[in-house]
Parts: sequence; structure tokens; C-alpha cells
Amino acid sequence: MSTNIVWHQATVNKEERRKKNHHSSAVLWFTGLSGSGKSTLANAVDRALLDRDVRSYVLDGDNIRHGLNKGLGFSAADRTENIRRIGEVAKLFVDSGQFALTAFISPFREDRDNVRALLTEEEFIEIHVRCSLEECERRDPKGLYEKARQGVIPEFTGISSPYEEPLTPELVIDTDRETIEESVMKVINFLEERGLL
Ligand SMILES: Nc1ncnc2c1ncn2[C@@H]1O[C@H](COP(=O)(O)OS(=O)(=O)O)[C@@H](OP(=O)(O)O)[C@H]1O
Ligand SMILES: Nc1ncnc2c1ncn2[C@@H]1O[C@H](COP(=O)(O)OP(=O)(O)O)[C@@H](O)[C@H]1O
Repeated sequence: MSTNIVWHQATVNKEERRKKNHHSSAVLWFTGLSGSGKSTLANAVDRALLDRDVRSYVLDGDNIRHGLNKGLGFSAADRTENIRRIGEVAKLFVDSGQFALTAFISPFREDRDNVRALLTEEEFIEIHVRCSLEECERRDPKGLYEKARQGVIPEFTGISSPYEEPLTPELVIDTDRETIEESVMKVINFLEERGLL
């Protein structure tokens, strides 16, 4: 535990940064099974936002685990710590006037709700990237489900580790029924309706 630390108030504040950017800032929290389409969708939304001169950045589970969260595994405790840290990083992005697009399985409801609690109501947008386990297994883009079924990968989400679906997400995207383009437009329309863009 750190002691004797005092918060230093920043000189430039979030509202000033948002005004300069001509848009608001928030976290788009994509959650879903491995292979459901989180990374694909987050990156496609990132591109659509860039095309609109909106500042955004993707934080992706696989990539973050190569650096910042290297050393964390897939036990429940490590997944909780993974999501806690990403929640804090995403909050920094919001403070910097940008959109953070996070693509983590984030299987536990409580962990996602803890991130929500770090932000205001408008700043946390939970997007359930919904896709049946059967379809995710059929896609198996990295061959991980096959390994999980063989018992080579333990504690694999959906197979040997739980996924708790969001109860009241801001958005649900059915990637086994919609095209990527349709899903992207759904997210962009939502941001416009909320007055965030
Ligand atoms: N045991 C186990 N369970 C689930 N996923 C596994 C596992 N081992 C490795 N992988 C790969 O790690 C990616 C998930 O990392 P996350 O940081 O998103 O997971 S979590 O939110 O902490 O649960 C996940 O990436 P995505 O497929 O993009 O979801 C997998 O490629
Ligand atoms: N509507 C859709 N949205 C997102 N991905 C889709 C969709 N339809 C098919 N896919 C495919 O599903 C796979 C999802 O993989 P990925 O984005 O890596 O998922 P995740 O990040 O959730 O593990 C990709 O191969 C992608 O092309």
C-alpha cells in the first residue's frame, strides 16, 4: 500500500479537452466470448471514429497481456485484476478526452460493474458482443477452442470457466446475425443519439 500520497489536481481538465476535440469521451466496453467478435468490432468502430475525426484507441486483451498485464493468467483472481487495471487505464482515456474501446472477455459481472462505478453514467457503455458458443467454436480463429476441448488449455471461458452475460447492457450486438458494417453503424448511431459525438 502506498502511503503519504496526495492527489495533484491537473491544470487542464476533461471538459476543456472535450471542447477542443469537439466531442465527448467515454468507454465502449465490448464484452463477450472468445471469438465472438470483440476485437473485430472494436477495431472497425475505431476506424469509423477516426474517419469522423474522433479521438479513440483500442485496448485489446491479447495485446495488453503482452505488456502491461504480462504475468497475469486466467484464474478468476487474475482475470479480476486484469479488468481492474484496464478499467483504470480506460478511465485515464476518458479523462484525456478520448474514447477507449476495450475488447476483453471480462467474464465476471461484478468486475464489469466495478469499472462502471469508476465512471459517470454517460461515460460507460457496455456492449454485449453476443454470439452462441457453437458459432464461436465453429469460427475458432486462433484454434483455442479445439485445444480447450482437448484439455490442453485449462479454465477456458465457455468450456471450463464461466461467462456471466450482462443483464442490462447499453447495447447488444448479435454477431452471428449481423454483418460487421451493421454492427458498427449500431454503435455509431448509439453514440450520436446519446450526444457523445
Ligand atoms: N483460458 C483462457 N480463457 C479465455 N481466453 C484465453 C484463455 N487462454 C488464452 N486466452 C486468450 O486470451 C484472450 C482473453 O484475454 P482477456 O484479457 O480478454 O480475458 S479476461 O477478460 O481476463 O477473461 C482470448 O482472446 P479473445 O479470443 O480475443 O477473447 C484468448 O485468445
Ligand atoms: N458481425 C461480426 N462481427 C464481428 N466479427 C465477425 C462478425 N461476423 C463474423 N465475424 C468473424 O468472427 C471472428 C471474431 O474474432 P475476434 O474479433 O478475434 O473475436 P474476439 O476478439 O471476441 O475473440 C473474426 O474472424 C470475424 O471476421
